[in-house]
Amino acid sequence: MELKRIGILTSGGDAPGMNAAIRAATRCAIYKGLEVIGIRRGFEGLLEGDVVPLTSRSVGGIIHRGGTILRTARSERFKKPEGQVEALDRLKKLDLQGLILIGGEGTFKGAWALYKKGFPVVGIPGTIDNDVAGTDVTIGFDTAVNTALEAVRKLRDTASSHDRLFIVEVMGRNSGFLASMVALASGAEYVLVPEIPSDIEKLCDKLYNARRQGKTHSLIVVAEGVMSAQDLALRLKDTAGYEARVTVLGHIQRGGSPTAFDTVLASRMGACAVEALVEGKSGVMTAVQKDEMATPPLSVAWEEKKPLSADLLSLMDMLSI
Ligand SMILES: Nc1ncnc2c1ncn2[C@@H]1O[C@H](COP(=O)(O)OP(=O)(O)OP(=O)(O)O)[C@@H](O)[C@H]1O
Ligand SMILES: O=P(O)(O)OC[C@H]1O[C@](O)(CO)[C@@H](O)[C@@H]1O
Ligand SMILES: [Mg+2]
Repeated sequence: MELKRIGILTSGGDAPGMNAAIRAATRCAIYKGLEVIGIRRGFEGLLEGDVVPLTSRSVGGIIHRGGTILRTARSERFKKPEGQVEALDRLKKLDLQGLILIGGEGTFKGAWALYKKGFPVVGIPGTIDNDVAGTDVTIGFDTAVNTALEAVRKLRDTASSHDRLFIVEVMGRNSGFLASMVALASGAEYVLVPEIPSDIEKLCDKLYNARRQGKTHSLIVVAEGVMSAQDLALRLKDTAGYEARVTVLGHIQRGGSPTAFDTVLASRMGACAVEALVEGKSGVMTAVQKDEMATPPLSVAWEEKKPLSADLLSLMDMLSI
């Protein structure tokens, strides 16, 4: 089937830099003589045929904007085999010969289902969680780290003025990339991540030793998937009588303009996705591996587990004495 018209959609949680990726993919496709259709609200919009033509001009003025102009959704309907057959039918009715999907590992599982049915797909990893194996980094992660860091630095100001203990809850249901990077960058005393069993006794010992060594304030970063900051505060109170102030950063971490890093990453990945489709590749994702672009199979995203950097965690531990 000759490649003439491609679709682009964004799915799962939004991530800063998705718009820059939409822009890059659209313009690269047009440069290569292809027509581009935007599909709104991820797989939900695909099922409904909710589409908009994308042109060089319509993707102007979005390179710096957070969120996604195509909007996004989590679709239960698409997870069912009947939904996937319906989606395939819709892609054919729309006269598309290729689809670029920007999202996390859930979105990639959905893309894989279409690929298995013979439809050409390429995934672009866009999620603040950075939990996609196969790529060193995902679009939106760097911006989310910087957004959370800015907030934690403000908390540090007031924590130090009042000699207080603060607990900051960051996003990450199943992954601690955001939590560990924010903890290292903010100089936190302790980080709790879903990948490592939590040891509240050890945490209390560390806080106790820090006080004995003259520290007057402390910061703990906890990923939401471990426990809520409020529950952690109760555990610390019960275990060692510590009083902590609690902050939940929440969805603020998903918003805002992409950093330069994310904007460049998204531009590279958008163009790479179109090139992959033009070269006849399918069932692959765009990736950065040691700063080189690569196109590993989508299935790497769930068949392999991306490890947290043990070096970064031990560095944080060493520097927080
Ligand atoms: N196993 C699956 N099979 C088919 N489709 C799936 C599967 N898992 C997820 N999807 C589809 O992908 C959508 C997005 O997945 P999910 O909500 O896990 O977000 P994500 O892409 O991982 O992004 P993020 O984690 O950043 O929010 C789901 O709502 C669903 O429609
Ligand atoms: O906005 P929702 O659908 O509640 O999803 C929240 C989840 O999405 C993420 O922000 C990833 O997009 C996770 O870190 C978080 O657990
Ligand atoms: Mg995900």
